[in-house]
Amino acid sequence: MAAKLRVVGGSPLTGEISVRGAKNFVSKAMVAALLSSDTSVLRNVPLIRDVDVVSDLLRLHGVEVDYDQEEGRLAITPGRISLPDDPVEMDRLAGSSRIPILFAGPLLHNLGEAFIPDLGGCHIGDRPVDFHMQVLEDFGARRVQEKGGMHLVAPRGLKAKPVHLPYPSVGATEQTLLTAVMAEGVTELSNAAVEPEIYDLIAVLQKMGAIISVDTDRTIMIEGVDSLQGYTHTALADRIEAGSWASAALATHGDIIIRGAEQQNMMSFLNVFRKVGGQFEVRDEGIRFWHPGGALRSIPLQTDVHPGFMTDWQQPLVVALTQADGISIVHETVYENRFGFTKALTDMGAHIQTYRECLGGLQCRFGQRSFYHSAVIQGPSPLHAADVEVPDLRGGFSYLIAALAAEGTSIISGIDIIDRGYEHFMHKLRCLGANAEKIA
Ligand SMILES: CC(=O)N[C@H]1[C@@H](OP(=O)(O)OP(=O)(O)OC[C@H]2O[C@@H](n3ccc(=O)[nH]c3=O)[C@H](O)[C@@H]2O)O[C@H](CO)[C@@H](O)[C@@H]1O
Ligand SMILES: C=C(OP(=O)(O)O)C(=O)O
Repeated sequence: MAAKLRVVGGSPLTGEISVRGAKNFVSKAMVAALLSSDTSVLRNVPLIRDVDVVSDLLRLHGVEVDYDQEEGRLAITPGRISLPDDPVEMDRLAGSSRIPILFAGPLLHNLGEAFIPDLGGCHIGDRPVDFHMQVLEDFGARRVQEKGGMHLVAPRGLKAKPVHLPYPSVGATEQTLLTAVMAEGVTELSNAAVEPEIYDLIAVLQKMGAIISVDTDRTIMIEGVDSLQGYTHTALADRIEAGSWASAALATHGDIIIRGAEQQNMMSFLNVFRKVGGQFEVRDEGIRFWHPGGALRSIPLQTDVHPGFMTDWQQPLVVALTQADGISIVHETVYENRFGFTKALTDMGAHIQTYRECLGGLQCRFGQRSFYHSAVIQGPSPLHAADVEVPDLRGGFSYLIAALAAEGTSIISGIDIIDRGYEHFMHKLRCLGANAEKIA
């Protein structure tokens, strides 16, 4: 039976916790290891479900994966890779994350074919993979849809082609990088995503022997090479996890030191945190976030690709905005359907109304369509306890924050989803003095 959490709210979160490597980088670096037959070593790897899923997927391809949880050290030895011959296990992994699509390039280079199981990830929009497929097909791959996934073949190898992304998609940028590094010729990728996790992936690929340069105008040049070697790398910190705990500090009137949090990759979050009235102090070992007392301020906010305010911070921060004085407007421009979680917050006493229109000035891709992608939040609203069901990863963490900020006892069901991106969150809750326990 799926685990539930009983949370007695109303007390500030105070204390110290640590964050390790970023979910949205570690899994990609694991895939990059497939590009060489040498052993690659990744450090600062968190114990989260997405790492388990990608490890299992690698093992199914004959790769040796050795994880020391305590140390956070992951050793990946591809040796001789092969297509999986365990359909039951492949079926189990289908629908568990979005990473399998990134296996395409490395497998096509290695084996001339790949089987990509159906993708999972959070249900926060349609999340098509048309940009990925365009790149793969332009480079010479052909696909056949099969039960449980798609089969790709590239009998004549992969050849570089110019790529222009219609939108700076993180996944499609990574797809292009992982495919172009060993393709024949030079790839010019324009309108690329430039998230810090992508820079870290480029750093890994460069250590492996790739030749990649990034211009300031979202253009990335990738010169294909014949072979790559293993890497040793320490993952950048999880800025989404850090921002989530920081939002929890704000919503609960708390004071949290997050060891490992990195200022450089959180600039836009820190600016917003300060505008809302939260305080932070950047230290050598991490960042301290706290609610200084008094009223929080409402703000207009728009999510965007990097260097904008990232969409994955939106859900946790919205809970803090329910406690701010006045009307906040949040315009979600990355995913068309990322406000479903606000319904439960409304049930807990928050005043949130969602709109189809692009509120806050800028027009986005979703403006002329029927997606409720703008939210108006009127605060401050005292939150009361409720029984809620986790809708997705960040939505789940938001419910946790709301329950911690609310008076009374809340029950949160479906908390297993939270393990996908938050390492040891139960332990961290205890470190911060939360009254929360898992129940059957
Ligand atoms: C595992 C991982 O790293 N997940 C992150 C990654 O997701 P992911 O890589 O899936 O997100 P993308 O940047 O690709 O998606 C951004 C937008 O582009 C659209 N799109 C994308 C690809 C495509 O082929 N066609 C298309 O239309 C999506 O539907 C979405 O509206 O970046 C997102 C944006 O920072 C984050 O929220 C996710 O946490
Ligand atoms: C949307 C997210 O992840 P994924 O792409 O893995 O669903 C997230 O981390 O918030």
